[in-house]
Amino acid sequence: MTTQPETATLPRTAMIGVGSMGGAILAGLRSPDVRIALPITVTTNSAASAAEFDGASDVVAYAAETDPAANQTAVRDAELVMLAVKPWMIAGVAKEIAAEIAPGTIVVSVAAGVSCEQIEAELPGAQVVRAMPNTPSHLGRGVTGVAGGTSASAEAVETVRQLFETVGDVIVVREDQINDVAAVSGSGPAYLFLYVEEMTAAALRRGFTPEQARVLVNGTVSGSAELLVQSGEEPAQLRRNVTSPKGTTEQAVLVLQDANWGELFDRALAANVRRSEELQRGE
Ligand SMILES: NC(=O)C1=CN([C@@H]2O[C@H](COP(=O)(O)OP(=O)(O)OC[C@H]3O[C@@H](n4cnc5c(N)ncnc54)[C@H](OP(=O)(O)O)[C@@H]3O)[C@@H](O)[C@H]2O)C=CC1
Ligand SMILES: O=C(O)[C@@H]1CCC=N1
Repeated sequence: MTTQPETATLPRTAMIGVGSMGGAILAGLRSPDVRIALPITVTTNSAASAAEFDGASDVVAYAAETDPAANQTAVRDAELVMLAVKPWMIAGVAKEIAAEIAPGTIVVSVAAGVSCEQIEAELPGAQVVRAMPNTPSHLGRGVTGVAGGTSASAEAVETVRQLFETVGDVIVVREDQINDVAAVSGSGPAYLFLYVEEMTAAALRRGFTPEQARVLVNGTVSGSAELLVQSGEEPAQLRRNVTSPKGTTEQAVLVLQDANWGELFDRALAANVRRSEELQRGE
């Protein structure tokens, strides 16, 4: 996590939706190290989800299912509004809050496949920015791509960059790159978890108990990720360090490389981007 400079107090923020992704960002924003105007107002659909914030001094939660004005109430007087509901709900929520959005308010959407232009059409006067984060944001270890729409000033993009820096690394990109950010890092944790699932299943088939397989596989993934970060070495070098000539790893790596991972990853990322494009067309 990046420590913010003394001057960077984040503006009064409202979050519409605090599920897997919004909840991860909120967890980061609630860290004691983060300087943000309080309270953070949030909305959920269910009263049960909102009740998880009962007693919190830094977050006020409203539930849309029991309070039809929840979203309007939450965004009132907010300088930054984050939309973190499902893509097909973004336009409806934007329409719902439009009357409460003062000119110049920064509206940041984390939704896949919803363009700034589509949101700007519902919220004239707002400064619309897209962000594509990922769930390790929960631990302050996220990666986020940020892109401003034509309505957003450089200062607005900078504010959003600072907000996401509180939960990990940020790159500022063009909006036409956001689908690719989603394909690489937004969805990226799922690919890694799929690897963990498959490797665990393979370890079980080789006779380990579930607990043994968990220790072996989870420890290997987390230890290797930390080694990648801390050593500063290229991944190819770290792989070579494990792969003794004429040794055992070499044989497994040959089998894996035979499956043509380059082509497989190209196809997977292309499918991801295609789905973002379908979402943008409302499909
Ligand atoms: N999950 C991920 O890894 C990533 C997701 N995204 C994007 O984030 C967005 C949210 O996805 P995700 O977090 O996975 O979805 P979730 O289903 O986990 O969360 C959705 C949230 O929206 C709330 N909600 C539903 N309806 C309303 C409403 N009418 N008013 C206010 N809040 C409502 C839900 O409340 P309740 O809990 O009561 O149902 C919940 O808090 C999507 O647009 C997705 O594209 C982007 C990058 C990564
Ligand atoms: O699967 C999805 O649509 C979202 C966007 C990126 C990660 N999760």
